[in-house]
Amino acid sequence: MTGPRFTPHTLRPTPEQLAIQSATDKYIVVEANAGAAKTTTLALRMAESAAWGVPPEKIIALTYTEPACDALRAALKKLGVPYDTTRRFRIGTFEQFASAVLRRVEGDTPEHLLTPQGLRPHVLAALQLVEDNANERHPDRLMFPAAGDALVEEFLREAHHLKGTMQLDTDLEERPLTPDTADDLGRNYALLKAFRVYENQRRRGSVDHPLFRGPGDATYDLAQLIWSDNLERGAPGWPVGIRTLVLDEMHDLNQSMFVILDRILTSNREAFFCGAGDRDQVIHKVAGADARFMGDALEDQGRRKVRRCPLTASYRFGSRLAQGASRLAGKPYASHADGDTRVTVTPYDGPGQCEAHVVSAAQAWRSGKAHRLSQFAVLLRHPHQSVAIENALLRAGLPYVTAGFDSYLMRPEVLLVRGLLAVATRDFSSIDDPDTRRRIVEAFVFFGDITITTRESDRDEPAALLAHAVRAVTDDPTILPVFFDNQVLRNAVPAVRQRLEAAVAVARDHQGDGLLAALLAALQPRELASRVLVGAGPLRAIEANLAGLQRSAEGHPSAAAFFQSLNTFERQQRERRAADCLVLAQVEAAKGLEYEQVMIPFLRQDTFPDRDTPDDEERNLFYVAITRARSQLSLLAHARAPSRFIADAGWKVPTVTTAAAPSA
Ligand SMILES: Nc1ncnc2c1ncn2[C@@H]1O[C@H](COP(=O)(O)OP(=O)(O)OP(=O)(O)O)[C@@H](O)[C@H]1O
Repeated sequence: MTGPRFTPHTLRPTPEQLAIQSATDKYIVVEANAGAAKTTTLALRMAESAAWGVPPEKIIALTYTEPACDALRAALKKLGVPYDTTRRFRIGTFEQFASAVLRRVEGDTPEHLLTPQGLRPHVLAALQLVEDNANERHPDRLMFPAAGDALVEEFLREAHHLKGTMQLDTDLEERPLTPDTADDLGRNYALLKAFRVYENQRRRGSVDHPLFRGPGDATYDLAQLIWSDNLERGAPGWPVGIRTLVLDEMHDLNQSMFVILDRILTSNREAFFCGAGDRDQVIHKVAGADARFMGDALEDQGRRKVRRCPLTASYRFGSRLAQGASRLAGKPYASHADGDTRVTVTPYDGPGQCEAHVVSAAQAWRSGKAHRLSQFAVLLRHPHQSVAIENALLRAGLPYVTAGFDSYLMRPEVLLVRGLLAVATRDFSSIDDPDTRRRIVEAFVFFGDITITTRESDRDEPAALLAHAVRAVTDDPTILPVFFDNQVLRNAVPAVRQRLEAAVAVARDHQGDGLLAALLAALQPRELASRVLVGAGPLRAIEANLAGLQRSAEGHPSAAAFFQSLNTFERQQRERRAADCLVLAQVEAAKGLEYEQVMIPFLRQDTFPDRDTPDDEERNLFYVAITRARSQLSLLAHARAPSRFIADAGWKVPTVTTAAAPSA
């Protein structure tokens, strides 16, 4: 390629961008700050390649997450690349790429188990097999680091990391697994044993056609096939004749992804590669993300000559925000944005204040000339924080969409409570969306930990019986009470049955205030959930969601009134979704995206940074969050215990508790 052929409609590429757009080097890595036009420049490179006549199908773009794919499509649109061309580019995550290849290689698709709950029985079986192994050579070293659900959670975390790093495939390739080798890897011997057994069960002893796949497993399985030399050259589904390969969010590459990337490059010698990343945006270390894949790993001991191209300044936000990001990340940060970005820090000190700030800021934003609500994003560290915000938005009539999590009205524990209210008021029909009714029935089955039975149940698979029962109640909501009595209560163990019955009795008989507190006291959702959920994090989230629901129940005179108001909220939320909506997102889901105004509420020292996550990852997450803003960044900080990241960015929390104060 020489000299650019593609000219964008809406922006003028800088010399740095033009250099990357039309570079003739085979391998290019762009390492730049957030908002410094990495995605835009990769889009330019794709457009340039297409302008030279490369068929779009021969241009691949890979990313780590789906939001990053969306960001790339948005950048292509912004540059004026025709939709028909963008549609034909092969844009996807590594997991999507790997799934597509494996589907062709294997000829079918194994079951996908995407939640820890779904994986739990397989983990428990593997742990049991390790414990029961009479031939274990080192029984004295078989010590698991936890017990019960905490162990399942620990196992899944370890497995996620082992698959991302491929440590057992690379470091232990030639060595047996012993306590000494486990020590060398800095890992728990018993967990490594369990991982081997679990994988063996999952794979059914072969390299392909596994029993099931969990999150990230397609990437791992394809990487293993390649690593063990079991993927034939020219295998069906493998991309050939690729001319351009771009890679966004390169900082999130792990070993599995790198093995796949490496194979694409070695099997497509004609391909020009351009990757872009920012070391301060690594937020997936738990999956083995390692910025070294942007560096020497790609260079492959000098075999690949990699040109490193700079993009030095942010175009997204102005100098105030750039200064804060610079202090936070400890690196220089210039801005070339047209306007400056306002940064405000507003203190809050009590319940209800954050959500009130969000509502008044969103209303003010909406009333501004030419302001679209979809350009206003509220970014959350934890999904449970959405309960209070959603209630406030719904009351204020402000439409919103969620990203990275479901609306709280649709979370399983809230659906369980809604189902109990429906049983108590004998009014399931007021939930007019069949999909919600289906999810409520599934929540009964899930939290009740029951298996559906029928008189002829021997003949049918449990999954088929469940699907049939769910469909029956969804289609005819009047039969919910019968289903509840004959299936849920009858098949639940006594302790669960008693709690469910007691909760329905409270919902039926309670008068006046305190309905939900009394219902939850009878239901004991923590005990109920700990039978079926994995890990302390999800249990804490359930409690927080239900505490939020409890607050929203206040002031309703009866269970029926509260039930109706939840149904109305859901209806309103659905109807308004077609309109221009505010975005309520988890930070991870906003990565790679940008909004005119970004508001980050609940900035408390024990909440963001989260106590249970390594500090550097929390810092990177905060960096990702603040760098999504274009014209306005609004931070809502706890007045007495603000997140220390605010001070780290050089911003002050005003001592006044009511008014917003500009800072920086
Ligand atoms: N030459 C340019 N002139 C003006 N604006 C530009 C230019 N190049 C990019 N931009 C704009 O700068 C903003 C940030 O660009 P982009 O999203 O590509 O950054 P990024 O580095 O990928 O961000 P992140 O690190 O968050 O993924 C976008 O609004 C983009 O349209």
